[in-house]
This record gives sequence, structure tokens and C-alpha cells, in this order.
Amino acid sequence: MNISPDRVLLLGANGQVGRELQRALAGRDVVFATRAGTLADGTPCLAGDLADAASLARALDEAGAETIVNAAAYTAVDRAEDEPELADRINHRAVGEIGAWAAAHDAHVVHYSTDYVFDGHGIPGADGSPRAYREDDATAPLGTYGRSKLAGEQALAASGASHRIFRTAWVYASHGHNFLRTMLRLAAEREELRVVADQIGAPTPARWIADVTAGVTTSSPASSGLGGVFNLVAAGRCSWYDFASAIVEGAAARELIARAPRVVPIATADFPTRARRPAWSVLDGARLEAAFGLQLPDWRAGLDQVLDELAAAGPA
Ligand SMILES: NC(=O)C1=CN([C@@H]2O[C@H](COP(=O)(O)OP(=O)(O)OC[C@H]3O[C@@H](n4cnc5c(N)ncnc54)[C@H](OP(=O)(O)O)[C@@H]3O)[C@@H](O)[C@H]2O)C=CC1
Ligand SMILES: Cc1cn([C@H]2C[C@H](O)[C@@H](COP(=O)(O)OP(=O)(O)O[C@H]3O[C@@H](C)C(=O)[C@@H](O)[C@H]3O)O2)c(=O)[nH]c1=O
Ligand SMILES: [Mg+2]
Repeated sequence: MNISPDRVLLLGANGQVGRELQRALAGRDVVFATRAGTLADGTPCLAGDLADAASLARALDEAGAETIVNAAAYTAVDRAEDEPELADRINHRAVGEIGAWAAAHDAHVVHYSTDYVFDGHGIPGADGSPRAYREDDATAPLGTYGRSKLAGEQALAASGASHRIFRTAWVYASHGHNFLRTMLRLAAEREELRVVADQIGAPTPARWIADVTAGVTTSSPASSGLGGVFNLVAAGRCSWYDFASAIVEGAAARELIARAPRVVPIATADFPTRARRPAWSVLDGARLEAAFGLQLPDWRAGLDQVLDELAAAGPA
């Protein structure tokens, strides 16, 4: 079969990153696919269910795209502990199938992975405190989600397809399921938010991930020599408690919430969850910066942008 050069197939178009990619890829030759075959606004698109190998294969064949961007994933970190096979099917085996299709058709794959491939113990830097993780640091996922995502990375690399894997972290947007929206909801319901202060990372807007993706998809990973894994995260670092505090402060200032609840720092041990999470999730963006000459701004600038977006949209 012939594939169309310049065509992009976007799998998972309704997720946080997927929705931002719809915007960032507008005007290009792009074919959307979602699990059910409809976009969030009801517009029909291709059905591409990664839980179903036949559905995925049909989407790949029908789109015939030279670039496949896979924004679909099983992202429910706690639920994954009870559905390991489904998480593995979507985050690992389907990614291997996408890679095999791409290798057979000389197509490229853009895929996303996570800080949760690391155990978060951190690697001591020159001054003894943990340094940011680099792309080739040893992985050791703590849970099912992280294991399935790591297996997906490995399956894509093993497929032989030309590919880029953007490892990102703590993704949020003005839409979708994320920590910022959870905090805004809880802020309206509670006097006090108790949030872990001993997990450190960099909250990264889905918009930035999509903008970087759209900017670099025009170059082939293999022929540019710039393939493989790239960390793609906001600059700076904070705890979930710091992020929650900044969300509450910024949301109150924009009158997105009627009153600011107290934000109380707690230890991970005081917030029991089904899955364990890494304590140190800071990723080093130097490879991405050097390869593509771009520098992501600080996480606080991202938060301001997303809160401004919510404020501009008005009351929900
Ligand atoms: N969210 C985060 O904090 C982080 C995410 N990442 C990675 O970034 C990428 C994008 O994540 P993000 O946009 O945040 O995730 P979301 O959870 O917002 O979106 C994931 C999308 O995948 C879709 N999906 C789930 N199962 C299937 C399936 N069987 N077939 C087709 N589509 C399916 C979901 O559809 P539906 O809504 O119907 O379930 C949803 O639209 C993923 O690879 C994720 O692992 C990395 C680090 C952090
Ligand atoms: C809601 C809530 C969460 N927390 C904690 C739990 C957790 O440690 C942290 C963040 O909560 P979340 O549920 O957003 O965490 P989680 O879903 O694990 O977020 C992760 O999602 C996957 C998909 C990724 O790839 C990661 O990069 C990361 O973003 O905050 C509190 O301390 N207080 C609260 O009220
Ligand atoms: Mg979650």
C-alpha cells in the first residue's frame, strides 16, 4: 500500500495532549483517531482502539500516514494495579504494533512516555543532592503503569521504526483529567487541601508538549539522527504541594474560585494510594534543547498560561 508523505495520523485525539495536538497540527494533512471514532465535539473520525489489535491495524491502514503520533494511553495510575493486562495491552503491545506497521511502511512514530519509568530514588549529582534524570539513566518503574509505559518504549525501539519518544511528566491542561482540575474542584468543596510535599517534579502543560511535537514532526527521526528518547518537561521543579499552592493562589487571583482553601503540606505516607509514585521525578531537558534549539519555560509560566486560558473561557 502507498502511504501519504506529510500525512499525520493522531491516535488518542481526545486526551489532554491529543486535544492540544488537534490545535497545534491544524492546517496540516492530519487524520484523527479515537477509541470510539468520534472527537469530543461529536465529529466523526477514525476508530482506533488500542485495546483491540484489529481496530488499531485498520486505523493505521486507513490513514496511511507517514507520521503516526500516538497520544493514546492508559493513564489511570492506581486503576492500572487492578487492570495490568489492559494497561499492558494499550501502553505496551499496541505500541509495538504501531512500530511494526511503521517499520514495514517506512513511516515515523512519535510517542510519549513518563517520569514513572523511574523509581524516583534519584541519582546523586556532583553536590550529592539528586540530579535530574537523563534519557539513558537506569529505569526501574514502581508500578504497573510505569512498567507498561517502559515496555512500550522498549517495544517501539525494538520494532526498528524511525521514532521519537518524548518522556514528559505531571501533564495538565484547562481540559481533561488532571491535577489542576482536581484541585479546582476540591477548592470549591473543602476548607483545606492536604497535598504531598515530598514528591518533586515539573508540571508540564499539554499545550507545550503539542507545540514541541508539531514543531519537530516535519523532520524524520531516523534521517536527522535525532531519534530515540527525549525528556520534554517544563523547566524548574516543585512538589505537588507547591503546585497546589500556586494553583489556588493563581485561581483565586483570577476569581476562578470563590475563596482560597488552606493548602497543607503532608507526607506521601499520609496520602495512601494503590500505586506507589516516584519521590524524585525531575527530568533533564538538555538533550531536547540541544537537538532542536528550544528551551521550555518554567512551570510557573505554564500555570499562568493555563489559568489565563480558564479565566478567558469564563464560568464552566
Ligand atoms: N497525564 C500525565 O500526567 C502524563 C502523561 N504522560 C503520557 O503522555 C501521553 C498523553 O497523556 P495524556 O494526554 O495526559 O492522557 P489522557 O489520559 O488525557 O488521554 C489519553 C487518551 O487515550 C485514550 N485511550 C485510552 N485507552 C484507549 C484505547 N484503548 N484506545 C484508544 N484510545 C485510548 C483516552 O480515551 P478515553 O478518554 O476514551 O479513555 C484518552 O483520550 C500518554 O502517553 C501518557 O502516558 C506522561 C507523563 C505524564
Ligand atoms: C488529589 C490529591 C492528590 N494528592 C497526591 C497524589 C499524588 O502523589 C499527587 C498527584 O496526584 P495525581 O492523581 O494527579 O497523580 P498521578 O495520576 O499519579 O499523576 C501521574 O499521572 C501519570 C499518567 C504520569 O505519567 C505522571 O507523570 C503523573 O502526572 O498528589 C494529594 O496529596 N492530595 C490530593 O488531594
Ligand atoms: Mg491521576
